[in-house]
Amino acid sequence: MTRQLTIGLVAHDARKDGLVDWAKTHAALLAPARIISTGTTGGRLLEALPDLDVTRVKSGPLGGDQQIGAMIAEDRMDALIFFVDPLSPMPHDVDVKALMRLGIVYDLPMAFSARAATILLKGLEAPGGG
Ligand SMILES: O=C(CO)COP(=O)(O)O
Repeated sequence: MTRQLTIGLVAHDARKDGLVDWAKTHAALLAPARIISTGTTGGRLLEALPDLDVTRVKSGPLGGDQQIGAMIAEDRMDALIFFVDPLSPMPHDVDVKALMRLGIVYDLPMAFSARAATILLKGLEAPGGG
């Protein structure tokens, strides 16, 4: 039996509908994973897909990005899928940058948009991918 993967799923407000649509399309591949989401994103995912194993941390602007960053630093995350809004200023921009930075430091597989997320998810599911 393969180990359960832990995948971070996060979206900025303008990209939440996109993430929910993407998650619905890929629900079968996400179903076996443990999903960690920031507060509002996780709520949206659970509303649309109540059977997913979603653990919610705080909302991004209230520390959720940093909580996920800490999980990366502690080697408790296998991948991060983060639907980023590239067109809006964010009050917690430094947290977003810090999260991405830690992902790079720890060479975590990350995707920031839908098509990249699909490739990443399929890669994780492939033999030896996780
Ligand atoms: O702001 C976020 C990521 O930077 C996401 O937080 P929410 O899912 O709580 O909206």
